[in-house]
Amino acid sequence: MAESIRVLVSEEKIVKRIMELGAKISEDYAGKSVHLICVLKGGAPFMCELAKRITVPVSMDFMSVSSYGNNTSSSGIVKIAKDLDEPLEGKDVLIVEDIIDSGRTLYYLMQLLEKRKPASMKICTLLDKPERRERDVKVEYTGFNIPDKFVVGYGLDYAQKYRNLPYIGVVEGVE
Ligand SMILES: O=P(O)(O)OC[C@H]1O[C@H](OP(=O)(O)OP(=O)(O)O)[C@H](O)[C@@H]1O
Ligand code: HPA
Ligand SMILES: [Mg+2]
Repeated sequence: MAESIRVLVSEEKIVKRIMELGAKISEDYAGKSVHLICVLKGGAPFMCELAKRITVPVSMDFMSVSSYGNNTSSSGIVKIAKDLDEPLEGKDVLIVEDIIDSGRTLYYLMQLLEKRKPASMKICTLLDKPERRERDVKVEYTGFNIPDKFVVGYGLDYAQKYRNLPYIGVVEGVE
């Protein structure tokens, strides 16, 4: 069967939800600034859109960790390909992810970044697949809970493809 994409979350719903998340984050961080950490590559489109909806002062940094490679399930090995440029000490850090699946990536990242002594550290994810969780991670802000299906779009890839789709879709016709 040929590979095809079925829409799971439309662009309209995503944009509306990101506006809500931005408003909630702005309220929760009132009087402070927030240091957004983008987990590359998947977190980039979501973080760009989210940052525009936050009204408190924002700074940004980028980190690249990889556990999936070109596979549809995690290898369990989390590799840092690019570390942050800035120290985290004393900052109110918000880690921005496209998806939490097994939880391994964020579990590992939280352990690593906590050692850098941020004033606070929370997680914001566009998507969560709670059924798949292997590691317990506390998520403060979630866009959508989704079923256990391999999804693409809005930063998420299948073998590096489809990150540019403006919606979330399920890949059909792949094993
Ligand atoms: O909860 P987990 O099971 O760890 O899965 C979630 C992580 O996997 C994906 O990244 P990936 O390692 O594929 O890198 P990418 O963002 O560059 O695609 C996704 O962007 C998350 O970072
Ligand atoms: O469903 C997914 N799609 C793309 N990348 C992913 N990384 C973890 N889960 C997924
Ligand atoms: Mg990926």
